[in-house]
Amino acid sequence: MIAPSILSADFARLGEEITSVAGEGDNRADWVHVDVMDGHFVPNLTIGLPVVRSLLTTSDVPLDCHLMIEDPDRWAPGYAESGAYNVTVHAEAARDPIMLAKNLRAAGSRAGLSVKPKTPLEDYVEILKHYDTLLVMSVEPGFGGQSFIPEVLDKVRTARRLVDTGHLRLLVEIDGGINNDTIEQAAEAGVDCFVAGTAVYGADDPGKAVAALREQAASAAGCRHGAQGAQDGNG
Ligand SMILES: O=C(CO)[C@H](O)[C@H](O)COP(=O)(O)O
Ligand SMILES: [Fe+2]
Repeated sequence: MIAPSILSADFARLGEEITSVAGEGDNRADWVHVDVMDGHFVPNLTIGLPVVRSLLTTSDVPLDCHLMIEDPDRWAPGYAESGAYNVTVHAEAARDPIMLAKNLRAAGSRAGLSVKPKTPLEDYVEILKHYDTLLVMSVEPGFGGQSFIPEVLDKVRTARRLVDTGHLRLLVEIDGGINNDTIEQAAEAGVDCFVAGTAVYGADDPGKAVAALREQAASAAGCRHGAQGAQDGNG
């Protein structure tokens, strides 16, 4: 799955920018990723709930809201109530992540938990049993256009193993520095959903960029399955 991040889009034309990846066929995004930043949890400020509510009316592509905010326990359920498909909060910011996941699901969205590059996954494995998505940050949250941090792929591999062995039931999502040079290693590590800002909205044709990234990820993931099959004696 490909989730273009509108952080790299033209903020004066957000509706059109979403529509450009909301067509039919291969050029259609699976989700559109919306980065909400409060200037406190991260040193940058973007948009909040009123803008997200408007964006929800611009297309039928599900919105994936990534909340880089303090006190998500208080603010995140409002995004779910408004119709966001997936609402992700930061593990480092949530006070009661299990209750928060329950509140998000009760309000009608999927619940996502994100970890910054230096946050270990081990501390959150039990909590992740209450979540639908794990968002592994592959840059320090706050800005688009940064370089991919390959070390976070160990967390992707661990999460993939936990899902494949039935210990967790969630989608593994990655965010930061995903482009045609980095998507294959992320796919091989076991990512299900790839957020890409600069690589999609920096391209001449965002829809074509979505299709190209998806194809690259699918063929790299195919190689991973092939290698796994051979290891299991099925290949
Ligand atoms: O959460 C984010 C930054 O905090 C963005 O989603 C992310 O950086 C996407 O942009 P790019 O693909 O350009 O790295
Ligand atoms: Fe993000």
